[in-house]
Amino acid sequence: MAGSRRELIEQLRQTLSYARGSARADLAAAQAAADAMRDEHARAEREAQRCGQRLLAAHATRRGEVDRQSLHRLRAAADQLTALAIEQAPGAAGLDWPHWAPTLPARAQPPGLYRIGRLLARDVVAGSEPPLPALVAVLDEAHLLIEDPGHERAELAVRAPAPEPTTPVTHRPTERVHRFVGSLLLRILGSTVPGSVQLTVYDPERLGGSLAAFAPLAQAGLLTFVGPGGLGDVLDGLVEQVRRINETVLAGDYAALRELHAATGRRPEPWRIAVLLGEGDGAELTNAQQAQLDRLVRTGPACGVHLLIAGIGPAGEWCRHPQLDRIVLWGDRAWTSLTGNQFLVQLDPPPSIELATGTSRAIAAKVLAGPDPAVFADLLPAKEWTESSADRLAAPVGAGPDGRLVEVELGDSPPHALVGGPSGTGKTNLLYALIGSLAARYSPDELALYLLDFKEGVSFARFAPGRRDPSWLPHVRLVGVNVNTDREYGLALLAFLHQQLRERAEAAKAYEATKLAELRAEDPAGQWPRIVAVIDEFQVLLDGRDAVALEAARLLEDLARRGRSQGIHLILASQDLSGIDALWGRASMVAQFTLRIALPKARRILAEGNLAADTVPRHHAVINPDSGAEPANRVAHIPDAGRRGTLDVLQQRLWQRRDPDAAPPVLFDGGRVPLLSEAADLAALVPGPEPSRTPVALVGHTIDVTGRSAGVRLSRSPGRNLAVLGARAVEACDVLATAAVSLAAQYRPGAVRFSLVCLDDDAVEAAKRLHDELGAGGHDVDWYDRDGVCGLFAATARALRDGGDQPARPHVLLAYAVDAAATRLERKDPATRRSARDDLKDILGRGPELRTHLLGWWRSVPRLRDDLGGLGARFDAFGAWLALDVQGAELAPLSTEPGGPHWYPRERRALFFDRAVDRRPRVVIPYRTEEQR
Ligand SMILES: Nc1ncnc2c1ncn2[C@@H]1O[C@H](COP(=O)(O)OP(=O)(O)OP(=O)(O)O)[C@@H](O)[C@H]1O
Repeated sequence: MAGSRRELIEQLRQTLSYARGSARADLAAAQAAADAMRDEHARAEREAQRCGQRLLAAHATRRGEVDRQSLHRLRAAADQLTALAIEQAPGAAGLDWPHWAPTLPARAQPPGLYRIGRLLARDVVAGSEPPLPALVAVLDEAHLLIEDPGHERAELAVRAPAPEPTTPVTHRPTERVHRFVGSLLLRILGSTVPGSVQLTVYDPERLGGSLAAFAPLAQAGLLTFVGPGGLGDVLDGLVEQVRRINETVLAGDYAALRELHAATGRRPEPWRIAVLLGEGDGAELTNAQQAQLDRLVRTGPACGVHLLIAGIGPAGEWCRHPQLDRIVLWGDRAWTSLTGNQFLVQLDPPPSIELATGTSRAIAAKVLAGPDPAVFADLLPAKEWTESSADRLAAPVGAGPDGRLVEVELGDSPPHALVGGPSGTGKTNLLYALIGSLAARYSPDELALYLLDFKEGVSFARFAPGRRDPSWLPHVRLVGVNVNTDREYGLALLAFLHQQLRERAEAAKAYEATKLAELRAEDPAGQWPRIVAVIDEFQVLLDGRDAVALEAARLLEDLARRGRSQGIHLILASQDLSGIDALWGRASMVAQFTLRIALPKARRILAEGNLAADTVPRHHAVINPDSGAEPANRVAHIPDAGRRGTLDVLQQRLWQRRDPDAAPPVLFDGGRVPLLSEAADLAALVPGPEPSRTPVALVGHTIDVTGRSAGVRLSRSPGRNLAVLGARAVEACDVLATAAVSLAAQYRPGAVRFSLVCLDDDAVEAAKRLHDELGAGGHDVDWYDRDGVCGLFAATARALRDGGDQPARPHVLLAYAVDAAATRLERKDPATRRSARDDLKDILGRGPELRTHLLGWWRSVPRLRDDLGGLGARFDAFGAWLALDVQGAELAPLSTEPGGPHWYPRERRALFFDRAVDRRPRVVIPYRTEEQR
């Protein structure tokens, strides 16, 4: 038993010992875990601390960044605002006084704002805010009510709550108010065109003493001081101005002068500023004056009438009008109703008295001296090619005595213009100014110009591409210069315009339109620009009683009557219109030319009794859209538009803008002989398929608006020969060379045979040159002289007889001075009893059907007649002829007109007639061919 107890105890001890050991181990483990936890905790704490510091650092960095960014943004915004503010108050409206000088606004630029100081934001630490200019609006915008409650200390103003914009108190204007008004007036006067601002100062207290610096303006009528008791008159006078401007200037078309200015670029009325400095007793205004003041506050700015008010009372309804801005001064700071409670204004120090006096003096002197003469740039619009010509064309040509632009208008009324002025008075210059002014406003889709100058000189040539200047005015479709002897060219232009008139009338009929604006509206895809034809020295065209003059007058009359509704306008200019019977004799035509432009000393262009042209100074013109009736006179100074850097620069600019497919104008220069090598019609000739092709022999340049060549078609019909008539050898040789060279261009070498026969020593050189040129081109060409002529004719006639009806290879006989061999040609061959003349007649008669054509030169018509059979001979063998120095009457036998065509020979001009196509002969210019070789 005892043993089992001992065992039991032993067991228990062991168990206890085991348990103790186990507990100790657990304890140790727990302590180790606790230590580890503590370490972990300590580490976590340290980490947390580090994180916190990092976070703080990151936060600080980020915040710094944000601060920097917002400061940057703030500065950028402030810079933008400053730039905007400078833009709004440009030049003298915003410059600091130390750097201040008057500046002129750009033409048509509306008035901006005026700097009075800089803005102080209330909740920004003083000094850290960017210096934004504080601006106020006056002209075309607002009136100002200026108060000075009398607080002297600026700090007070910064700390004090902003004054509430309640009904203002009427304070007697202090020195500060006067200085403020003076500064503002100087900015306004210095940034507007001299004379465009008129001041009225009502200052019963100091009688204008404090604004005495502006007194020089009074000499120029720009300043009026009004004495005590004058307030009512001032208000009544301004109310009357507003009424007049509304009624007669704005006239229901515009709501305000500002609008009119924006739409037309004109500012027909000055700004009127009334400075009303009251006595501050609050009892100055009667009820009637209150009512007038109320009217002016409401309606003044639209009419350019503005009030700067201080110390006028009692304060009534007018004080609360939104067009009246309030400015309350404290020391050197101010509160304004524009900037509100968030900002105060640190006022600029006032300018020196000398600056104000000097500026006023300069403005007065400028106004008394009159406006600057207009310059060409003044005629140009702000944006080129933006106007529509659907209803009319309108463009300024100069500036009136008041400096405002004077416009010329063409449309339904007035439709056409007469321009007159003796030589040297500036007619050409006026036309340049008008053309430039129109071309800058209207694109070539809106305006097409046809320019013709009958006098010697090249005045309109500048509008076409030239050797030195390849540019042209894109509106110009045709330029004719030196047309003095080529009246036919003028006629051709009128005929062309007449054709345009017909086309437009037909289109208008199809669309049931009665005028151009309607046609354009109905046919928006159509090309219907207004057409303006300018004809300088047009009287040349109407000179005499010949067919050209009669036809020209008929076409002019029709164009003048019907052109108005089809958008075709004529501008006719002349040195002296007084003696143009063909014009004045047609009352209905003259009546259409209601726009009259008279240069100094122009006669008869204005209505009888209207003597303005006699007194208008040099470089001026009287523009009169009412047929010259005196009340419609407008005198304009015309800028120099011919000088370098004016019209030429505009032309370059517009040329760069032209449609790349636009063709240059057709140029006709009557003073220049065209070269065959430059003829487009020659360049277009190429060898054609044989034998179907009918070749054409060119003979000269037509005096026509197309600028094409005239030619004879050498078909296989009777009479397809050409006779060149007259004694001028050089021109005759040129005509034959032109014909030969152009024919040669239509054949491959060998496909045609040329036979040259030259019987005049003077022509040998030219004929030889042609012979060599044809030969050099690979063509078959033979040379015959006096001894060979009969043989050639005989052989050719024989070939025609023997060849049957089948045409052989084309054969062109070029016969120079055929008549020089008269005796030889006459001589009959005893064997055959035929003469060379008989052979010649055979060639002329049968040749064309068998493709043998004779292009021959006879030095007179009787000699040709002799060769054709003498007296009574028929000229049918020559279906085409070209006459050089041959009088019209001598051409009677060749002409369809009884007594012959009306033609007086002139140098380098020929009368050409092709029975197959012409109704009557046309004038051509024989090409110069010498440069050919
Ligand atoms: N408004 C102007 N301003 C400055 N110069 C001008 C003005 N008008 C004309 N002139 C100059 O006067 C001269 C004559 O002008 P212009 O050629 O226009 O006269 P015109 O009447 O056409 O004379 P003409 O009929 O003899 O050609 C030119 O040298 C021209 O530059």
